[in-house]
Amino acid sequence: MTDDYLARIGQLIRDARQHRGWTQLQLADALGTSQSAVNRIERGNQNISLEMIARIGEALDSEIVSLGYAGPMHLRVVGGRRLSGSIDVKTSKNACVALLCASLLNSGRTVLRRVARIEEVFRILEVLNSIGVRTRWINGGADLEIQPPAQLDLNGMDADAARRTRSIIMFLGPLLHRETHFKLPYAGGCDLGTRTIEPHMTALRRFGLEITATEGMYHATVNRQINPERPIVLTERGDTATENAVLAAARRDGVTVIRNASSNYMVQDLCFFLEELGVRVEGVGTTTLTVHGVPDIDRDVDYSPSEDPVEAMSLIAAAVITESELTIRRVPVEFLEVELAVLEGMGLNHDLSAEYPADNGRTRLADLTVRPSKLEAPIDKIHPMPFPGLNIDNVPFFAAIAASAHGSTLIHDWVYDNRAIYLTDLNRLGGRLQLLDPHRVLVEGTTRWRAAEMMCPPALRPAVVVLLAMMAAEGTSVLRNVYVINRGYEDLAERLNSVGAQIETFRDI
Ligand SMILES: CC(=O)N[C@H]1[C@@H](OP(=O)(O)OP(=O)(O)OC[C@H]2O[C@@H](n3ccc(=O)[nH]c3=O)[C@H](O)[C@@H]2O)O[C@H](CO)[C@@H](O)[C@@H]1O
Ligand SMILES: C=C(OP(=O)(O)O)C(=O)O
Repeated sequence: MTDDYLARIGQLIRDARQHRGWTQLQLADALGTSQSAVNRIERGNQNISLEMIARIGEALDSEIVSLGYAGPMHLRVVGGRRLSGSIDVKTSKNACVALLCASLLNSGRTVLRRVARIEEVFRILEVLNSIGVRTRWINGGADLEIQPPAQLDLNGMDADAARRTRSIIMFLGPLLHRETHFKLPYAGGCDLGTRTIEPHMTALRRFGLEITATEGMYHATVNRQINPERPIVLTERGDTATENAVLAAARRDGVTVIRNASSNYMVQDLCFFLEELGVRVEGVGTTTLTVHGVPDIDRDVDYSPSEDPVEAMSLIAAAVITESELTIRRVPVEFLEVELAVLEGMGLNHDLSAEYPADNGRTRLADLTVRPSKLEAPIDKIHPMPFPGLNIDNVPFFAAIAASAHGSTLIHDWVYDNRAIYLTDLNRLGGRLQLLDPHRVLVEGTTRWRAAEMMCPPALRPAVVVLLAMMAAEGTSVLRNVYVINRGYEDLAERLNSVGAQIETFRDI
């Protein structure tokens, strides 16, 4: 950009900001940057990316600088490059969204440290803001401060934002303590086939919640006379279903036992957070949780969610597929033990550092160095199980890793109706994946990836897997409409570029 162009954009931003009646500091807070950076941008003294222009446009709700939002975001990938150096794992999408919902339990001020700046979080923040919860990014945009109002404005809910996430169903647990009648839009999220809310209702009915679903809305009523006097037995060991049960139990005046509970990472982070709120939870990490609820919670708390095992797995896959030596720092190893054991069995050359605690003081982290390896297909099929099995969201990465290994690997994604089907998109890039039925894929390795231009599959992990294959393919590939990736990964392209990838974001203007 020429200086003149920068000055003109800076002037447009200043006009839009003043039109909104904001100070430079307010805009800086909304962007998670400093006032001096906003000042430089407005004076045309700072190079500014299309992404930043788009974010400013969104923050100021201004047509003038909303140029970058004229269309969906795409990625242009120059592949065949080796990665090197080290990259940090960010905090997890799934813990962050659960904690945002959990902040509704607290009348006090909640601060969540190093929250992932991802679309899924942004959607939940939009929903929270629309019902009157004050949120702001603090400490240069690193941390998030949340302060619920005395009375929520549930009728003001931003239904469009709510429908774009699935996590909105975790409002049910906290809301049933605040309201006796309320509405929530149907949960959205990735297109992975049928995902009902019945496993949630198995738990929540026991707290007197009833739901009828009409015209895209769940209509909820709460009978406060009903309480789970006997243990709740979940029919599925679902992550968000467990979280909803725990959220509902947190403000019940009494002890709630939840059996067949998920012990997965996001549930653990939620329980650790609740302990900060004064809610004692016994059995964290096991399948029986005993929650000692507290009817009123009014505390100023500060909590650091842990690192994302699925992002860590994505980065491991990135190194394997591009045959690179890469150090992945802050890997939550306790949630990747089966994955690492399988990879070791396939012949992955890697090193693990000594373990150290995450900022929540509880989760075990380590740094993992992955080196180019001659991988062999595993003898047995790859299939997920609730924790401590192989993580359900990590299965797609094994499809891409299997494509780099000698021999054939059977991947059995029994969990989701649609997800295995999207993995066959890898065939457009030179993969040899045969769909045996909607849940099973036979992957033939090794693979000579080739560049292609394609649409993003409408599911987060398969979409990232396609991106990784593009990074391994010689030549230039284009991946169109990557909202689904941004839903779960913060600045993935930029961060991969920092370790040697060449990925450019662009939009149709
Ligand atoms: C915000 C969040 O935390 N999302 C995660 C959470 O979604 P979430 O908890 O919403 O997952 P669902 O409740 O949709 O469960 C996922 C699928 O697994 C099936 N199922 C699950 C457990 C079980 O014991 N038996 C069973 O059959 C469900 O029927 C469903 O088809 O868990 C999923 C499965 O780990 C992950 O993919 C999501 O990233
Ligand atoms: C399926 C996933 O997430 P969600 O529950 O948000 O759709 C995922 O993280 O892969």
